[in-house]
Amino acid sequence: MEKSYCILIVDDDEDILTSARLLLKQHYSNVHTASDPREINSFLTKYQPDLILLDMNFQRGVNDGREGIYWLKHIKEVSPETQVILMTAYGEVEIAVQAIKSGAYDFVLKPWTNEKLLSTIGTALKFSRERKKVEQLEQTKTTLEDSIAIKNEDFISKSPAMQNLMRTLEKVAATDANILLLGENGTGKSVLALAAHRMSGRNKNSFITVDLGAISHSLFESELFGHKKGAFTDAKDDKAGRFETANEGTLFLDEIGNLDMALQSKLLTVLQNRKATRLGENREREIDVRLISATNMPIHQMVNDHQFRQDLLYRINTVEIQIPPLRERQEDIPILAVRFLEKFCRKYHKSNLRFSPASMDELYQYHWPGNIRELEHTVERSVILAEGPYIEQLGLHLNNNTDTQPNGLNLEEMEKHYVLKALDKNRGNISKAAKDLGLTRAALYRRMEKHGL
Ligand SMILES: Nc1ncnc2c1ncn2[C@@H]1O[C@H](COP(=O)(O)OP(=O)(O)OP(=O)(O)O)[C@@H](O)[C@H]1O
Repeated sequence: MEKSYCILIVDDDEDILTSARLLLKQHYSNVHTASDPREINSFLTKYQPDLILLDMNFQRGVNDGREGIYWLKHIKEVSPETQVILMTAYGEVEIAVQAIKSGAYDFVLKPWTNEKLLSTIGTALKFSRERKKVEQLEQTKTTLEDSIAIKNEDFISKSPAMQNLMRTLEKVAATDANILLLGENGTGKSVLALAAHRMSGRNKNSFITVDLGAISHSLFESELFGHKKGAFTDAKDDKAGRFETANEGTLFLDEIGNLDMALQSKLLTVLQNRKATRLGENREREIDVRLISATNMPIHQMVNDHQFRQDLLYRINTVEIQIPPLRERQEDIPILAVRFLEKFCRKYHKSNLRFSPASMDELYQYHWPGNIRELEHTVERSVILAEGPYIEQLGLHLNNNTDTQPNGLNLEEMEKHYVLKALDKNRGNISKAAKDLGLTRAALYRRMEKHGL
């Protein structure tokens, strides 16, 4: 029995409804009937039928098929994925042809033979399944292209703190529990989220990222839940939201602490109902995603300050993992530094570069407000500038005293100085540092990039 399909039969003749239902019930467990076509809408919303078997005429004495065509067009408009098979009487060939042009999959003549009806329904459902697969693949492809920004690096760690953390992550990854990753910027939250997905039973399906810190208020719903063509001015095509694209996979909600209260409520509703509605549509779609969220914000403090909803926090933090900053796991510094050295030597065609003992000391003593990302940029810059076989100096602010004023009035240096100072004051929290500096997060990222921070 094909349990997963849902079929609706619409006919005003109770005998036809009964005989079709009895026949189809033997093959499909989810069969519904309606004697009035005006019920179609509520069925579409409630059950999202894969197929509708639709009569052409409902009013007594009328047999021009216009009603059938009207409802067919309506169904295709509201739910394009639903296949429609029309039931026509002998001699209504012209109407049947018109119906196919209007989007019906096929038609069957009344009275039908059971074999003919079953085989027409069977091929329509197969066609619909294949089409859905293709559509989902196409939409996944577009969304995946956005997610590829996360690098595929193996997670390197040696410190006991990270080894413990990885053991926990491995255990949790195997379940469907939602994970909240907490840690300063650049500690590796995105890398860990991807690692958790890879270690999970969902790893054959998509890993989809949403940067909630970068998504505008107006695009939030369309990005997360999708939209129907024409739902707003720029909605040129139907688009699946990230929740849908991540179906049966993992959805990574990065920077969740940046979500304002209104959007937190919208997200919570979807998580509670496990259903999402595309903008411009009125039917809900089931969602089956494993949620991994991350933030560098003090989320529990934010709950106390009424800036983050406690009920949303409970939804996302079934397991909470705190990633220690790099300065608290110094054992990781040399292996990461060497890995980055090898990577950038390859990239910039420099061979046999090594850290001098003095530069190794620098690496240990520095307090790394930008964590691993900063270490990576520091090593890259040093490789570019290195002239001999050794990296002699990394140019880090070793005494960690960002209050030291830059020499002279060089604007670039002053900018770097204040960026560092803001990062230091806010313990690497980009959002807060950006706020202190009067910049957007994106603008601060650009400046950090420019100064190799
Ligand atoms: N253990 C690791 N091994 C190798 N590379 C790592 C490791 N952890 C992080 N990285 C690298 O460090 C950089 C920062 O990592 P990532 O983007 O995951 O940090 P994050 O905590 O998500 O940062 P943000 O909060 O700014 O988004 C990336 O380039 C990533 O590849």
